[in-house]
Amino acid sequence: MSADKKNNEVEDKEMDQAQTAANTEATDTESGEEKSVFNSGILASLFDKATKVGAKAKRDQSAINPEEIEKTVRDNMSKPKGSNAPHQLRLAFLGGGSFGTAMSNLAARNGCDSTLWVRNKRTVKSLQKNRVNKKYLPGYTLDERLKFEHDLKTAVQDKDIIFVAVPSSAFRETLKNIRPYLSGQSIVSLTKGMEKDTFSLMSDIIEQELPGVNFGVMSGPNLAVEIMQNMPSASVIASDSELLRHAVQSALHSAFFRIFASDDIKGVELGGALKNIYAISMGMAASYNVGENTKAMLLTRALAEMSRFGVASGANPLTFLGLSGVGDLYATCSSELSRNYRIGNMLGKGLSLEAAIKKLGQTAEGVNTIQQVHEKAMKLGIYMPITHALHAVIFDDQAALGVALNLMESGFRSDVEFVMPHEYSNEALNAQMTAGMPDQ
Ligand SMILES: NC(=O)C1=CN([C@@H]2O[C@H](COP(=O)(O)OP(=O)(O)OC[C@H]3O[C@@H](n4cnc5c(N)ncnc54)[C@H](OP(=O)(O)O)[C@@H]3O)[C@@H](O)[C@H]2O)C=CC1
Ligand SMILES: O=C(CO)COP(=O)(O)O
Repeated sequence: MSADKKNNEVEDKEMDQAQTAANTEATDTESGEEKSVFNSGILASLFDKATKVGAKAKRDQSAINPEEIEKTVRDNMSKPKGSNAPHQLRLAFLGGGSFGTAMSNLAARNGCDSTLWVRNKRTVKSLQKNRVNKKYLPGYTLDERLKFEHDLKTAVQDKDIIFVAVPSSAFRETLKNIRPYLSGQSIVSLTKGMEKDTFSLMSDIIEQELPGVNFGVMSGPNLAVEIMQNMPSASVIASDSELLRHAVQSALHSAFFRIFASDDIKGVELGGALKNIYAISMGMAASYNVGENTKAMLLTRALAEMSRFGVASGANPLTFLGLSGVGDLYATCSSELSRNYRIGNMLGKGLSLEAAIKKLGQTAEGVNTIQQVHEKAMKLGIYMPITHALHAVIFDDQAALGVALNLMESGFRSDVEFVMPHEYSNEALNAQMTAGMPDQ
């Protein structure tokens, strides 16, 4: 027997076994033997089956039907879960924008007791009536189990975890407002930014406003619209509390969403905040129709800046190789779904910053983050040429092309400075850079 034929037979046998296993598990659930989505492996089997069918489909093109598989998975998720389901977890999501809505919907679909708090009473009424967030996620029907609330006390009291998904400019105020109603709830920040003028990250604000409260931050490549479209995605929960990390994983983990864990809170948070700067620069670069080499250079040098800044802030540079670093940088730097990318693109096409922000009509954290990081990097002597260049274009009215060409002339550098350190200190380079002098 030829090696190819033998391989095909083994493959076919494995497929049949996988199919039988999947069928058996599906039957178990249908017959009322309750199993949670996490423990039963039904979804895993379905995906496994899909993959195996996909392999076979190379020989039988008609075998795979992605829509059918997605429907089966979705139907499974909508079934009431058994006693192992995370529906015991009571969750509040603060902020009715696209991300708070997408995450609260995911949790509701997962069987959690999920409540979305929205500040505008009329919006809450509209959400209750239409089950669509018309302003931020038009066209997506929200799960019937998701609750909407306008009263902050009702939203947060008696909950296990409060997820905060308001813009960074409203984060401190929101924590102050919930403080009277806290009695043991954990807090998880979904916000990706820095507070204007104080340079506080959201974890800093939580520690300042709610000392002693158990908390975490969640960040990753999570374009809200793609999550609503059931596109497989992943994120990172970072916390010192193993219990909280696990609770967030159980609450949000699903067939389409995986949550990985980290204990590097600053690193995960900085990944989410800093990548917004480079999404703006990539959007701008795209408006000049730059090539793939240029995009790749921009992305990797952005990563170098991010990890340099991270180390100076007490983060582990390796964290930037994970989902909240490279992952989110890639997603936001390559998609028009990113609001920061869109702002950069509009600026590159000649719109003023005010006009671009107005046209966007949603949160683009990167605009404030550029200012914060530019200032902080200058003060601390952290070499961040892309950030300084972008600041010069957006806030000092310098011509983008000239600034970009200057960047190309900024001397001989080593690639990964954690592998081969630079000859010159970053502090010295930064001083030269900000004084407008070439560093060679
Ligand atoms: N969208 C995404 O794909 C992702 C976003 N994030 C992060 O999540 C955070 C929120 O972003 P996102 O949901 O996209 O923002 P949006 O721009 O979609 O919505 C902002 C929401 O916050 C509300 N809001 C604004 N100010 C306040 C306030 N003072 N008190 C209470 N609510 C307020 C707005 O209410 P109103 O409509 O009444 O103004 C609106 O509901 C940002 O930091 C963002 O970086 C993180 C991951 C993905
Ligand atoms: O953080 C995001 C995706 O991970 C969303 O990016 P924008 O805020 O640029 O839309």
